[in-house]
Amino acid sequence: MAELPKKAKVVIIGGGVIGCSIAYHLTKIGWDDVVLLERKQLTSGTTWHAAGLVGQLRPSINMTKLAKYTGELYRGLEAETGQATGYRQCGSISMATNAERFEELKRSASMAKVFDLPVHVVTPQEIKELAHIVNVDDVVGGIHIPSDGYANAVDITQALAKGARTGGAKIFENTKVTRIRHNGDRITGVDTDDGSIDADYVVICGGMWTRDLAASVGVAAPLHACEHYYVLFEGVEGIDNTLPVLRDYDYCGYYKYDAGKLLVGAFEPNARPWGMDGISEDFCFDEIAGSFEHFEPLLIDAMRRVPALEKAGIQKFFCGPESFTPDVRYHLGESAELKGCFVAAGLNSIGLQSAGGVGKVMADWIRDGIPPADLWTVDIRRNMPFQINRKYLRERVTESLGLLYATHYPFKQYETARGVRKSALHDRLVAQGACFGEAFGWERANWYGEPGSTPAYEYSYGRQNWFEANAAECKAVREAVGLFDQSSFAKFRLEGRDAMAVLNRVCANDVDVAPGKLVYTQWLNDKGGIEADLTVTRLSETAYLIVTGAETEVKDFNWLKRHTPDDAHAVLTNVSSGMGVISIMGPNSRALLQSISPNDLSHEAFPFATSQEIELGYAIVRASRITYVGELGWELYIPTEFMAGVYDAIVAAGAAFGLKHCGYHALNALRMEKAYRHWGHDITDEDTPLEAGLGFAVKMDKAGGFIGREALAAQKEAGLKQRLVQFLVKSPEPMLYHNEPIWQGDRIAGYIRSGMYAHTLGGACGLGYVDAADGGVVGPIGADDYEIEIAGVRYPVTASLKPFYDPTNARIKI
Ligand SMILES: NCCCC(=O)O
Repeated sequence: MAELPKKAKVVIIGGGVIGCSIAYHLTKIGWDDVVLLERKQLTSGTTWHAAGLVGQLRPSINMTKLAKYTGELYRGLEAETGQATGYRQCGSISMATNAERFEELKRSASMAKVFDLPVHVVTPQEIKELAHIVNVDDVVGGIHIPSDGYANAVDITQALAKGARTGGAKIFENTKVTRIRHNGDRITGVDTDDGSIDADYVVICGGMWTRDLAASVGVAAPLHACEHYYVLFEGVEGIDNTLPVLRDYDYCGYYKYDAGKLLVGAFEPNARPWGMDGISEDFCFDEIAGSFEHFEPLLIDAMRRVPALEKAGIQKFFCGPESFTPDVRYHLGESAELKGCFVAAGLNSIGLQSAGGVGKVMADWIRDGIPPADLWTVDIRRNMPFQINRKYLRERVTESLGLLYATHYPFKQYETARGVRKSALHDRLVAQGACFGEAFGWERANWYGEPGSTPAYEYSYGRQNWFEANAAECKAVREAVGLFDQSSFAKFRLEGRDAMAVLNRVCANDVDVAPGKLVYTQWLNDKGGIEADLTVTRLSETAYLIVTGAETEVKDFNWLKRHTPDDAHAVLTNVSSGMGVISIMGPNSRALLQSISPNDLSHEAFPFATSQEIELGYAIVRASRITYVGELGWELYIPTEFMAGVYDAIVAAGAAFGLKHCGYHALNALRMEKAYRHWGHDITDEDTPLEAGLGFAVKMDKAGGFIGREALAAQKEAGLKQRLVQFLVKSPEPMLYHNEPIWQGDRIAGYIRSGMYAHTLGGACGLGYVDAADGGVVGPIGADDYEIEIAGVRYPVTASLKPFYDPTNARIKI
């Protein structure tokens, strides 16, 4: 056996399909100094028992793009490597047995057009023709994807490993990593039971072992194994290898032809977590006992869907562990905490169908230091440190597994592991009738029912039960005043004599402003892509308060930390937990706050985009005159222990001014009317501020420049190839959520990044980028140039580069 090298550029931990695909793709970009370490044998953890489905349509655009590339790769892999893969393009059918599910399938078929994946909406009769073993009595429709298929996961992994070896990578089996080494915040290599390897990059692809491996070096990679079941039936009449893969989402089941047999698997609600006390050291190609009683109801449903199973024999009842994550999205990329430490894990049972794309983007990410495209939905940096808590994980994954096949209703909330992070106002908001959603562990009021009630969501793709409550909240903010609890904001302080210089290099806007000024800015990468969207308040000559979204707390904190030179006199502190935030927004906000504060809140004494400490109730709070809803208003930053007292003072005074409690759904609707961008949707690391219409927040000529400046200068020179446009659907009925294609004549010009019903405008509103028909510079945008496709139907829209609501900002500056 070859000797373990002492040094490698990249060490990959884990020899499943993900690890082998990363090794393969690294060699494809010319990196051959790659070592892959597998504790036992290739595929022996999870990959070996993958059911083998190679589907391409996922709920999000980026996960679909990765799966689509995977399908393309597998089609040619056998020819390229000479290793059989068992790949067969048999197509797939997904069925709906109710109108809501059918709407979801039709919406995905529309989304698939954005990246040229042919998906056909089919009738029950057409399903029967394509798969005559299926009972379609209760089926209302479905989708057919002719380019889907299946493969043998072990063979695919061996083919990728062979391709990687051919490209120069070295693969060592029976070599266990005993320690990941680092020097402060930089990875340095690994220790194994066979010696040590120094490395510039370590990639953890350890499947269900990943949580513990990552945690050993302070990296949060939350995932937990669950039991996953399938049954192999033999003697099933009427099947052959032309049978498409079948997905019966409403009954949690999938069906795949498997060498003369039929494999039937399921993703049930109330899954059973596995490995609660750790995973045996000897685990290798192991099955687990599982519970036939647990799976039996799903089998009964399967026999109804495919009646031929009633006469077939069970050849194998299988149960094996697979890793699931809290949000059923996998973890990719470089950790925020440790430079050079990459993760690709938590594949939620779609590892085989994602592995090609995962390997490709990971290789590019390792080479370039930034993701090759917006991958935020699966970025490892979205995870919060608390999420590796085992009690949290065990409870949440009982739900995650079933969510794979559950209807992905808009605004759908998790039901497990709730109440993790609560604002100081939580109980008071409960009394006001708040309906909470969960975001990054935070319980946040999304909408309010009647005070004293306990409202709950009733989901659908149409107007949900909170539609009217949301309309009333939006109206209050536009006409009187609304109270939002925004305590989940992430808040950092940067202090020291170099704080200004450090921050001004990172911010595209100029933060060398007088103390008391607040600056809206983006942080950019070298390509000019937007890494963060936030406000920066100068508190004093040497101190700044930085406020960003809850979702990006870990990412943004570490972005600034990494861009603070070691010798800079600037200390960065995360003060999120120490401060709550109450936002008071609307034309009556000044009068309300003035009635309980001795400070002068007039426009002259307290202009827009300034911040002061004021007295409010018994407290001193930091009031910042800024808005995300497009009205006069203040965000109040309040030490946590003063939150309840300040809130009580505001609410006691509020009735006289028409104060209404408002939730995050109202915040979203209001910001959408005003076309305020949301990071992660409307602006991402692949969109620049110029494309996003945020050029006003970029100071190209400030002293010292800023990260991304050169890329923006080049883009300005060349002209914009895409522009962010606001759309209003002309009919008041349809609902926009996200991912809907934007048509210009007979071509797709872009897709909706975020959408919401805009009550003030009387229709659904969305934001999306459009490009030019010839791929060149985008010209003028005509109001009637576009249509938006929703579930297969095209709707006329009005397009605008300026916000539909208050385009002159008159309401903010009153
Ligand atoms: N491992 C099962 C994959 C399920 C699906 O593709 O629908």
